[in-house]
Amino acid sequence: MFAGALPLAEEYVARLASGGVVRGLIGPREVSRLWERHVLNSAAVAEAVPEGARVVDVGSGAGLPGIPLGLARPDVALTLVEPMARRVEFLEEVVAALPPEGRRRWRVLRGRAEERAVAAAVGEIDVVTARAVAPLPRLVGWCRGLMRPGSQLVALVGARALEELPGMVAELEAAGMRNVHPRAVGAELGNAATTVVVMTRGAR
Ligand SMILES: C[S@@+](CC[C@H](N)C(=O)[O-])C[C@H]1O[C@@H](n2cnc3c(N)ncnc32)[C@H](O)[C@@H]1O
Repeated sequence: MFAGALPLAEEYVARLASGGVVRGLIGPREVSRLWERHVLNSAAVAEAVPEGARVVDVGSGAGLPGIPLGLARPDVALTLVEPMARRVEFLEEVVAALPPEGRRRWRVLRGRAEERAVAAAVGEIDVVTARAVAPLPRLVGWCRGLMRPGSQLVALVGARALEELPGMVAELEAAGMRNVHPRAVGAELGNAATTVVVMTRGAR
């Protein structure tokens, strides 16, 4: 999955298990399942992201799914958006520790997805990713201003949100989204395989 970036992914896991836990960004009980439940589960999103995409990861927290996605996909540019100062500090440290030659495709922005200043700083993007940030209708309301017609939202959601998806489609469409559908990703990742909800911003 990570090919040549595997050592960087391992370094990231080590950071999550040490500083991430000490700073309260990751629960201590998560340490034994960081790879499968967090890092591989996040990297599975890569399959739903087009070649060369400009991606903004909204509510990145400690960097999920944005960091694993960007490590697995050296062709994409990643902007990590997060409002909480200590999470932003952690994300900046992770990015600063990446090899200098690849660092230009990474950005960390402090702010909320729905803020105009954040949309202006993010610029034109192709894909929004988000994991465990908010229920889909709220997430779409926050992220719409970041998306142009044709931009996609790829959301990692829990089993319950997937069950509730059919009942939410009309609301998501009324909010300007099109082609709302679940997509299974990461079949080759065993237990880390997951389902994302994908949708495209319509013309208005
Ligand atoms: C439950 S955490 C999930 C973090 C990470 N995505 C993960 O899967 O581990 C939700 C994150 O969304 C951030 N958040 C909340 N409201 C937000 C908003 N309006 N815009 C961007 N991020 C937001 C929070 O600060 C928090 O870091």
